[in-house]
Amino acid sequence: MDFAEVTVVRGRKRLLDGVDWSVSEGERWVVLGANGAGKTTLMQIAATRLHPTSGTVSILGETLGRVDVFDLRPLIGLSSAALAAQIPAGEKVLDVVVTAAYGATGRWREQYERLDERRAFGLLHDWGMSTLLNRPFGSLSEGERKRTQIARALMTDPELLILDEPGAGLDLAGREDLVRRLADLAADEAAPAIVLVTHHLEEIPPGFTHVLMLREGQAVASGPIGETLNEANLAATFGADLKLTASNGRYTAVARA
Ligand SMILES: Nc1ncnc2c1ncn2[C@@H]1O[C@H](COP(=O)(O)OP(=O)(O)OP(=O)(O)O)[C@@H](O)[C@H]1O
Repeated sequence: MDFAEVTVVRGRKRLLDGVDWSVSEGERWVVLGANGAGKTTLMQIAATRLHPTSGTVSILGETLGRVDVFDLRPLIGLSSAALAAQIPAGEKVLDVVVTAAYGATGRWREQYERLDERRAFGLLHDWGMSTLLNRPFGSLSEGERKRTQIARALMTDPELLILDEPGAGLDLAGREDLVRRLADLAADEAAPAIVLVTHHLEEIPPGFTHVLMLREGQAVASGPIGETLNEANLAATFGADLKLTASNGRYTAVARA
């Protein structure tokens, strides 16, 4: 995936401002930035849900604007709050995942095969949801919802997986469970390229390889996580003096006293 000079303008505001960014096969990216930095806007473009005002975007070898996005979308798994909000509360967990095979939220009209059902079951099992297959999505805890959404995003066996704030609203144990599962996914060579958006360094799973840091629509820094995630770039990204700690592939940042 290649972004060149990507800009999104709404009214007088530049939601994204000349962003250059490349994600290659096998890479696991974290996108960091304060509220309003443009992370979700960037993910909407990567997921072919939004077109930039200017700049060029190529995703999986196809240039946005010159390709039918409906051909691309099955190759891109997306989990986001906006997508979750479209899932009917009464929809059963298994169906939430199975229907991803059709790029549709809601299973009306769609006939699906046993094969799809088996794949959805396997994914839900992998994500710790096998005892909740028949539960309505609306009755799940936040952690269960997030895991269901990730299983759904993986259903089409995508080449790119975009997780927009998968840790939002999780309690401490739930977050740690998710981080562990995402670390396992990151370590899986067969897994797609992954892009994970977060505000919190504690949510970065071990094994993630790169970081993009955004501020006010601009890329402050991007590159391999070991050298790019440093205190100078954190200060520039969040506008705060933060002390960074890295240990065993996990990160924390707190205000310097
Ligand atoms: N249609 C729009 N018109 C004007 N401004 C918009 C529009 N959509 C988003 N914005 C603004 O663009 C900025 C970037 O939004 P975006 O959701 O991409 O940020 P974010 O980094 O994902 O933020 P958060 O961490 O709070 O989710 C925000 O200030 C938002 O209010």
